[in-house]
Amino acid sequence: MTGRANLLPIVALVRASDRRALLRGVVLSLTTALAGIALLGLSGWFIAATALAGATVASALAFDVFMPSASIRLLAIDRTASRYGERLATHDATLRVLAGLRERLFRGFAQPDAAHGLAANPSRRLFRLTIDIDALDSLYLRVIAPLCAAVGAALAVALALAFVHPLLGLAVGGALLAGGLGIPLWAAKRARTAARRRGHGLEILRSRTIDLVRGQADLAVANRLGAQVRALAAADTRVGEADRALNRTEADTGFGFGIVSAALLAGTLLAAACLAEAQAIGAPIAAFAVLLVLAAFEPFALLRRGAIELGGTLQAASRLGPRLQRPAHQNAPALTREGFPVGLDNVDVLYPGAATPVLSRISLSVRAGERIALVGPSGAGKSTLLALLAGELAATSGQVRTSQFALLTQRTELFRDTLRGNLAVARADASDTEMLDVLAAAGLSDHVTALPEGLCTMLGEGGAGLSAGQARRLALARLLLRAAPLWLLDEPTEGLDGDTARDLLARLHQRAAGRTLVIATHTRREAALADRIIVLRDGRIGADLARGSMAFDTQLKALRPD
Ligand SMILES: Nc1ncnc2c1ncn2[C@@H]1O[C@H](COP(=O)(O)OP(=O)(O)OP(=O)(O)O)[C@@H](O)[C@H]1O
Repeated sequence: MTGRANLLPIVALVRASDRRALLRGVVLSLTTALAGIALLGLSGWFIAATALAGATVASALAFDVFMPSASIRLLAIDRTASRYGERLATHDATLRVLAGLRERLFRGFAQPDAAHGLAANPSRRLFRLTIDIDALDSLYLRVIAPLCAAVGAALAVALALAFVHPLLGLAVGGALLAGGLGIPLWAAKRARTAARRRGHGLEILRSRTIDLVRGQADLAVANRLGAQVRALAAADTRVGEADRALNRTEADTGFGFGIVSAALLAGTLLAAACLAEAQAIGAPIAAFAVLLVLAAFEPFALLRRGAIELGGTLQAASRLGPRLQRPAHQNAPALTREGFPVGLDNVDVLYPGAATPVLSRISLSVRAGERIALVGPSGAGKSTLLALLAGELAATSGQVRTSQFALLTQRTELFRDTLRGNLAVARADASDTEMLDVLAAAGLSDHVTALPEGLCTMLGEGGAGLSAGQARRLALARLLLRAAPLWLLDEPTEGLDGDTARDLLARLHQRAAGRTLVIATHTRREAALADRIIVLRDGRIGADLARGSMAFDTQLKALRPD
């Protein structure tokens, strides 16, 4: 899809948002431009007419000073008021469009495939998203609104001058549109590559900065700190070069506007002089025409920034446009069969870009209340299977059915928020009593009650301020807070010391009564909770072993001891 075609969904989004607000912004921009032009034209006429009227006492007495001077005052007030209103209206409309865009995009990222893509490369993708959304604010504010105002004002000036002389109106209108649109088009073309380079460079600069800050200890130990700083400086240089190229284009554009404006003024001056000499018009009208043209070119100059940024705007559109065209719900879950909260029928999963499926021909039914341990070597597809059941990943073929579930992943996300805020992620309306109850069940209440601020204690980014064991207990408390009949657990006690792990598992076991469990695990202590062990090998079900069988015990013994 081309940049321009990608712009269509963005333009559709702009049009679909509050149209009246958008129109109000355009009308106010046009009013500001027309008031400024009329103010200058009328002032020129007034000064010339007053000078001529002052030539004799009779004409001075007959000359009406009040009306034109009152009109000039009125136009000045109107211009100030409409400029103020225009700023409010256009920015308000832009913020509304961007809010709608953000919402659509974030909803899009909640789709399984998109969420996985984001998780695989979060900082780069999020920076790209921020840069792209920022780039799109230019579309209405610096392209659409000023373009409508400038073209509308040019047509109005051409019409006004056509009353002076039709040829003058036609020539000025043509020259205004050709020069006023030609220069921004030239600028947009020339700035396109640099604008794209700048966006790309910023993205790299920011993600390298994050890598440097996050990984400085490892980089220092590996003696790579200097290399990372140099890589960062190189990215900064590239952004600086792109900035310089854009500034040069902006300066050249300003120069171009100056030249065309001066030429237009000279041409109009000449035409007005000829018409005055032929006595087709008087000096006040000649002054009116010249100053009108001088002011009429100004609104086009406001397109300068929009034109320079157009490359970045089109690039943003080409990346965000296709996302906006996707249907909102691609993977609506299929209904589960009565008494079977999990059902997989002949399911295949292929990661984008992978040659072979990570899961193939998986069929599995789990009865309500049953506890399943998914085991198998690293890379066999256990986490992928859980992600599939959780709807985080779409099946390439086959059918997946899961009832309402709660998921405990290998690395539960904890947020820079209070303990209460972190628990409320599971259930927003949970009371403090319910939260303290699940914290007690997860073995964290002693720690929380010892904290001076209790549930109001702030955690740092990623749950900083808690030990690994405490963070895991908080994740378990969050799981317990959700009244889901199915629990999907991915190595729930991985990385914990034996005592903490056993304590956590005992608590989990106690609270899991009546629930269905699917646990991906490598350890004997976790698999010992299960009624059935499913062995995954190379993305296929290698064995399905029921408790009580010899094979079950053998498999359990083969797992990693505590
Ligand atoms: N987002 C992804 N994109 C591409 N390939 C992936 C992605 N996630 C996992 N894989 C690949 O899929 C295969 C299965 O990975 P998965 O994490 O499901 O294995 P696992 O059995 O849970 O491993 P472990 O026991 O180490 O957690 C691996 O070969 C892995 O490289």
